[in-house]
Amino acid sequence: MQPVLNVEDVRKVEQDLTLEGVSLAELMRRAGHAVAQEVLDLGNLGPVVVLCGTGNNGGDGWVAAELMAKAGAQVEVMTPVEPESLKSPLALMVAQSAVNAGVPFFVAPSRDELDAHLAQAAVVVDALLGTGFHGEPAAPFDIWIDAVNASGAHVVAVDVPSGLSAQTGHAPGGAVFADTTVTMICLKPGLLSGRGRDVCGAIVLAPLAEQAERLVVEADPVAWRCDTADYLETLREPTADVDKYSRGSVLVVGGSTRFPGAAVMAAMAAARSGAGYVTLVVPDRIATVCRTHLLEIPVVGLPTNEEGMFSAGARTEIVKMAEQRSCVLCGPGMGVCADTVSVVSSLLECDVPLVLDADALNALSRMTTNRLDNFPELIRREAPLVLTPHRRELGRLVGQPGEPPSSLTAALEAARRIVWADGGSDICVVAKGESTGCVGVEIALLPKPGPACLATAGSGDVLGGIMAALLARGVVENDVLPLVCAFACEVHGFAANLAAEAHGSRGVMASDLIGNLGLALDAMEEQVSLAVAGVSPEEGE
Ligand SMILES: NC(=O)C1=CN([C@@H]2O[C@H](COP(=O)(O)OP(=O)(O)OC[C@H]3O[C@@H](n4cnc5c(N)ncnc54)[C@H](O)[C@@H]3O)[C@@H](O)[C@H]2O)[C@@H](O)CC1
Ligand SMILES: Nc1ncnc2c1ncn2[C@@H]1O[C@H](COP(=O)(O)OP(=O)(O)O)[C@@H](O)[C@H]1O
Ligand SMILES: [K+]
Repeated sequence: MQPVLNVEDVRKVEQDLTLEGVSLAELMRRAGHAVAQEVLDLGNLGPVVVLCGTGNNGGDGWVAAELMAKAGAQVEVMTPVEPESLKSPLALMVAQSAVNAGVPFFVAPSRDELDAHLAQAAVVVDALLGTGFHGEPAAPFDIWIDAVNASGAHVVAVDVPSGLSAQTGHAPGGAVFADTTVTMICLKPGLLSGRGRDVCGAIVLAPLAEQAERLVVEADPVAWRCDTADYLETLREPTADVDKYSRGSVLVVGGSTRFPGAAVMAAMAAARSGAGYVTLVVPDRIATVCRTHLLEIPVVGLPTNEEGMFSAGARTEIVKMAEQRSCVLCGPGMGVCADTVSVVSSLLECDVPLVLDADALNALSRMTTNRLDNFPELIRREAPLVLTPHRRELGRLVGQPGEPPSSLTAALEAARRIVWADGGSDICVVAKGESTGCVGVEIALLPKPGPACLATAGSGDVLGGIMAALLARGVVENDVLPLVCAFACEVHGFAANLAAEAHGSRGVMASDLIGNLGLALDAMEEQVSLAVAGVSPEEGE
């Protein structure tokens, strides 16, 4: 697992490092060295153009330029201001050192001049804006960013691609598209979320100091990015000594006359994810249509109200069935009305692992007038509880109905409000989005995000089914619950990649994921075993 720190905490680590005897100047030297090494490792270089901004990110660039020049590379620096007028004392010092060492530089080039230099470049080092960047890139950096992206050169970004917020992952004015980002000290959330997923390229971590790892952990990471090997704990010993019930029985509660398909897909996804016995319970008015789609899965129809959702009469029977299952998933396509709200509140009182998705979450919002974090007793229970809100659902749960969390870290914070209000229970909030955080009481995990084709109606229903099947396999302790949820997200993403191979990167529909879930599970398990054994997936082929 790799710790991810908020940018303000990275600054704190930087200060802590100075207290432990590693000066800022030394950190900058090492940062520049890491970047230079990355470029030199590309081998057989043509000209390298280093674009330096006016802050310490630019300072890293000047250091790298001097080191590369000393190693024999043909290097030149582009700077918006004369090196001697840099305001950051550190950047000033390293820029002067590079100039004294004879590194050629060009001040305030026009777009045409810049384009001409970049056209000759084999590699561009982007040291314009780092963690000190906020807002939109102002002139001339907006123009320089365009020029880099138009150049076709191989781009190595220093710490963060310029224009991208290392904190939020937003890049409202455009950002450099890097092939590689050499990031200092630790991962930052903006690199892993929002536009960061598109523009960072391969992320190379430069810890800069041997104390960094300890200090980063002490600085209380906002989340941890999962490595494949971490999922070892979620794997089950393969055994033939099973029956359909011991493989896990799942009850899916959902559907309405408006949305029968969501519940059908969730049930199929649970079955394809290894649950031995799945039952679907829906309002009786849609039971027949559900049965025509489900050969293996029994469909139980319960009384329907005038709105085409479960009526009050369904509640007792649902609870009776729930108590006999190893996991219950409630919400897909269910609709929200007084009757379905009462179904959700009764299921919360059942002593069975429970996944609440979609309209079950909207029911929770309704029960708590959008402030679930003020009603922790509602979700305090013995058995595990997983909530799988997308950002809008999450906003509705924590008092921001019209204003969903706008970044990964905002989503993690919202999820934490729920989890921490609850306190000690087995709870995990899976805050879904283009990057997803699985937030438990002790830890927030970031599974590797799936492809963008997951952004399609119904893909959340499929994820709900996977979650339920994995929880149904048996006891999941509090401390591994977020890991199991993260594993479910990666299986979901893996299945989406397989579906994209068959249907194209834009053609995937949620139902296409389902048939790939079994293969995705097998492949993920194999990758975990290989990673634990220290074999890369390519070597394993
Ligand atoms: N975190 C660390 O431990 C280390 C950080 N270092 C480097 O220092 C960087 C941070 O340095 P700084 O805090 O000086 O910040 P930056 O160099 O990232 O940016 C600050 C400069 O950019 C300008 N700026 C900010 N927003 C702008 C916008 N929208 N348009 C145009 N200009 C804008 C500011 O006026 C200032 O001149 C890191 O990204 C990293 O590259 C390394 O030198 C060494 C270690
Ligand atoms: N751009 C994206 N890249 C990767 N995964 C995404 C992206 N957008 C959404 N997802 C994932 O797709 C799923 C969508 O779930 P959800 O919004 O609940 O869909 P629905 O309600 O239509 O079923 C989530 O698992 C989410 O993390
Ligand atoms: K940069």
